[in-house]
Formats: sequence, C-alpha cells, structure tokens
Amino acid sequence: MSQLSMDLNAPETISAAQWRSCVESQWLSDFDVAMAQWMARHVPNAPAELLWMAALLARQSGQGHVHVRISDVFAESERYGLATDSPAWACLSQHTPASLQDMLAQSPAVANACAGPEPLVLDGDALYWQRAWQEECAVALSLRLRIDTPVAVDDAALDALIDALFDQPNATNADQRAACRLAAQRALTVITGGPGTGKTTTVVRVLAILQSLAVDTPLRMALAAPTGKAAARLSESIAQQVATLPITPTVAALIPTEVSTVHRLLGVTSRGYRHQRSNPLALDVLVVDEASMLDLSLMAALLDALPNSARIILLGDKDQLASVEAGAVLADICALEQAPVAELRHSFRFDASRGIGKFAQAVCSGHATQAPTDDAYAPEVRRLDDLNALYRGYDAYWQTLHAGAPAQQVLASFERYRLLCGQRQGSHGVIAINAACERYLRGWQGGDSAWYCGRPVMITHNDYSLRLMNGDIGICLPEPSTGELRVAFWDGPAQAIRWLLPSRLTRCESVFAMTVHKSQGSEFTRVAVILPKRHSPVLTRELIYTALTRAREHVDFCIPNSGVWRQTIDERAQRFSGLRHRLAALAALHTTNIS
Ligand SMILES: Nc1ncnc2c1ncn2[C@@H]1O[C@H](COP(=O)(O)OP(=O)(O)OP(=O)(O)O)[C@@H](O)[C@H]1O
Repeated sequence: MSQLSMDLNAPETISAAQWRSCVESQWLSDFDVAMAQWMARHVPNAPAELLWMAALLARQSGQGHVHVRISDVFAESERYGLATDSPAWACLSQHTPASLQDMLAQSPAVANACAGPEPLVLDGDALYWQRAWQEECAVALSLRLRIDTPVAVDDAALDALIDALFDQPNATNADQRAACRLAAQRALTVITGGPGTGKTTTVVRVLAILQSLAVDTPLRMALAAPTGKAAARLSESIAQQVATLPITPTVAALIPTEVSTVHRLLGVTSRGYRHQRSNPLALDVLVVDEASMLDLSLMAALLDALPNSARIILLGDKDQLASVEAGAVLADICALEQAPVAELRHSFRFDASRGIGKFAQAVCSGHATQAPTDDAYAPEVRRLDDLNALYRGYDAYWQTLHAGAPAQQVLASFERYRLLCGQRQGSHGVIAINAACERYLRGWQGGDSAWYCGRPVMITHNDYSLRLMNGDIGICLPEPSTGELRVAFWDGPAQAIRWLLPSRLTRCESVFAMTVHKSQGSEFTRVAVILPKRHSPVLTRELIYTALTRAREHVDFCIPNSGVWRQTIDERAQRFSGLRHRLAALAALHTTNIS
C-alpha cells in the first residue's frame, strides 16, 4: 500500500493539477491522493465530496487517527489542514455536516456501520476505512468481554502470596501490591507507570501469584513486546527478577523468561499471521510490555489469536506517545471509567524532587513552560544549542571503535548515547542531523563510500528472511576473520553477534539520530533532544516526555527557537478513535441487559 503514488491519468472528478497542488502545499501525501484516486477508479460517478473525504481520511490515518468525524471537520477545519481557499474546502463547505453525512451514506462505497465489501464505513458521523472499523469493533468486544469477566480468587491465599513476595506495605510498594491484587482478580489488567516504577518487578510477582494459585496446573504463560529492543530489555530484567523471588523452584521454572516480539508470537507468514481465531495461541496468560506502542491493527490481530479464556496483562506508560501506526489502545483503556488499571507512581530510578524525575513530572503536567535553562533540573537536564557539541557525545563510541574493540563492545558503546529529533524533515530533522553528524564524525577518516567502518544503521522494515525487524540496529565493522566490512547485529540474548553483508540490507538508514517515535521501547544512558526551528503538530508534550524518559542519566536539549518549546508543552497528542466510546457503549448495553 505504501508504494501507491499519484496517478496522473486517473478519472478527472478532481483534476490532476488540483491533486498536485494539495501535495505541493503538503496538505496531502502522494499516498493520500493515490487512495482517493483508487476510489475514483472503482466507484462509478464518485462525487468529489467522497474523494476529498477519502483523501482526508487517508491523511488522518497517516497521522495515527482511526476515524474522521464529519462534525469535527466542519467545526475545526483548520485542525484538518483545510485552508478556506482550498478546492477541498470549497467543495465540502457547500454542505452542512448532516447533508454531507447523508450524501456519503448514499454512496455505494460506504457501508452503514456494518462489515461488507465497501471500502468505507460510516458509523454515526464517523468515517472509517472498512478494515479499521472492523478492527475497532473486534478489539472493543474482546476487551469488554475480559473487563466484564469476573475471576474467582481465594482472597486469603492471594493476600498471603502478596505478603510473601513483597516487604511489609510501605509508601513505595503499596501501588505494586495493589497492582498484583487487581491482576489476580481480572482477566484484563493494565499496569502503567513511568520509567523505573517497578512494572517488571510487579509483573514477575503477578506471574508467580497466578501460578501459585493454579496449584498443580502448569499455566501456559508468554511474554511479548512490540519491538525487538523492548523484548530484549524485558528478557534481561525478567530473568534477573525471577532468580531473586522467594518461590519454589517448580513455580520459578514455569515463569517464562524469554520475551518474543508480538509479530513473532503471532507467527508472520506471507499470508498473514499463523495464529488467529482458527489456530489460537495455546496460552492462559499473556503479558505485553511497552503496550503504548500497540497499534489498533496489531492489537486486533493479538486478540483474535488469543483464546477468550486467556488473561492479558498490559504494561506501559500511559503518558508516552502512542503507537506509530493508527490507534491509541492503551490510552483508550486507561481513560475508561472504572478501568482495570493499576498505576505505579513511585519511581525507583528517578528522584521526583530533582533532575530528570522532576522535569518529567513538570513536562507531563504542562508546568514546564520554560525551556530547561534554570538550575532546577541541572546537572541531569541541560540546554545545549551547539550541535557540534552534541555530535561529540559520540566521542566515547568513536574511541571504542577505533581502539579495535570487539563488536559486542562497539554495539554496547553505541547504545549509551542517542540524538533524538522531533521530526524527520527540516534543518533539525533526523535526515539533516544524521548527515551532519556523519560528516562531523567522519571528518578525519576521509572516503565517501556509503558503507564505512562505524556506520550505525537502523532497519526500516521487517525482513523475515534475514530475521531483522523494523527498528533493529547494526554497525558496519570489519568482520574479524576476514577483515571485510560487514554489519554486526546482536543475535539472541547470549551476546552473540550475527554478521551480514551490507548489500543484503536493502532498506536501512544511518542512525546517529532517530525520531523520538522510533526511540520508544529503547533506553540510553544519555540522550540529546533536538527540536526544530518551527513548531509543527507532531511536537507535543508527550513527545518531550517520551524523549526525556529514554535517558537513564542525562539529557541535553537543543532548542533553536524558545517559542517552539512553549508551543510544544502546550500541545497535547490526540488520537481520534471510537474505541473509548465503543467500550463504554458495550458496558452500558451489558448493564441494561442484566437489569
Ligand atoms: N518494591 C521495590 N522495592 C525496592 N526496589 C524496587 C521495588 N520495585 C522495583 N524496584 C527496583 O527498581 C528498579 C526498577 O524496577 P523495574 O525494572 O521493575 O521497573 P520498570 O518500571 O519495569 O522499569 P522500566 O522503566 O525500565 O521498564 C529495579 O532496580 C528494581 O529492582
């Protein structure tokens, strides 16, 4: 789908010149136009209104929204990028929201809140792609079923297990104890908290409790995360935690320590996922870490593959950015009334009264309206606008590299520092900063080949034949036995290295800098956050919070325009979806049926 591009010979309800001007003004992408043109070819006499709305829906989906509400388009046309002098607005504004809704409802391309062959669905005044509508309905039903299913637990046994696994109740473990209780009593639980609040500590205890309560029946439990990086991090900390628990060897042996990616768990094949309703996963309990990164489509696939009897425990930080793809499932569940959510508020990593911990709270609450220039957050958080100084953050990596250290050390050294940009484009975007950082670091090395010793690359798509996932990072180094340049990747949890020929990596890019979005699920000792000179809607409070909490010890902020900082803190990330509403409506239906 992403290969689609504008078709200059498409039927001319809307002229090629009009489409081109939408792309040139950056209101639409080539892909958005191609989607509308596809509609023009397949729907006889498609009116211009339908095509503009299809293009607008494609644009909004690209920004992570699941649907477009017609009333919102009229009430907030600016938010949708509809300039008053644009041909799209000239066409749409001839209508009232109700008349546009009626017109769309008459179209053979639009189904009326039901599954069917039509590419679009109108549900109330919300317009969806057919697939997204079906996924949202399925996710809502499956989550609601679990929220409403009571789980019988022996309370006395549960209390005894919690007492055995935790110190006496105190201010720092009270939330964790409550999270364990909730997770034992519910078929769906969200355990949310910022960095180092004990999500892993808690979930390991939850698994020990569930297994102990099941007595002699071994539970089939699995752990998964949306990215390879997040899976590797969880694997490491779970294994450490299980080893320290006061539990019997039998229970310990049943707690999984291997963490798979969600894609791998589902078993990706060329025809879709191996596990789905007709071939469900053989599981009683599934834990998904970094659940804020789960998009609607992946969540739908996961729930489809899980038997209804399986419990789900989602771990994540509800204040972080949502998934790259459309949807915000974790945030939607957390926003429900009486949601099965346990929040861990005490951070064991950051002191809430200083540095990163204090600044993260100020960002989250919207109080950090001043860029971090004062001493309130120093020395952990600094403002540093000199880009060359930020590039020098890679000095230690460059030294490890040129000392001829083994690949493991070079990869580990690279993981200690990262430049994080708010966006891809522009003079302070990922593309330009990567190029500038490469020039700066390579200055003395000479040569201009694309593949050079020390080039770090990130894979930009899932490549199952090479066992590489979107987001995996490798470094170009001389392979020790031949001295030839190859790309070194971590291979499994045992610190092994896999070497691949650069020419086999067809879709990858240099990664001295990455977007904050792409950094989700990763952690570094130090990060530098680079904001652009002009504000854009992707710059939000949640983006700053996510960037800041990627760092374990230190954060530098490069803020070329102080006004952009304030606008960014004032802007909230919003995802338009019907999931929250659908979950609430299903609860109301349930209550009515019972009464
Ligand atoms: N109740 C507790 N008492 C003492 N130390 C704790 C407690 N809970 C967690 N810790 C410690 O705090 C640190 C962070 O815990 P943990 O890794 O479970 O947090 P997390 O929320 O999963 O972190 P991350 O943000 O990396 O995902 C660990 O060193 C852990 O041992």
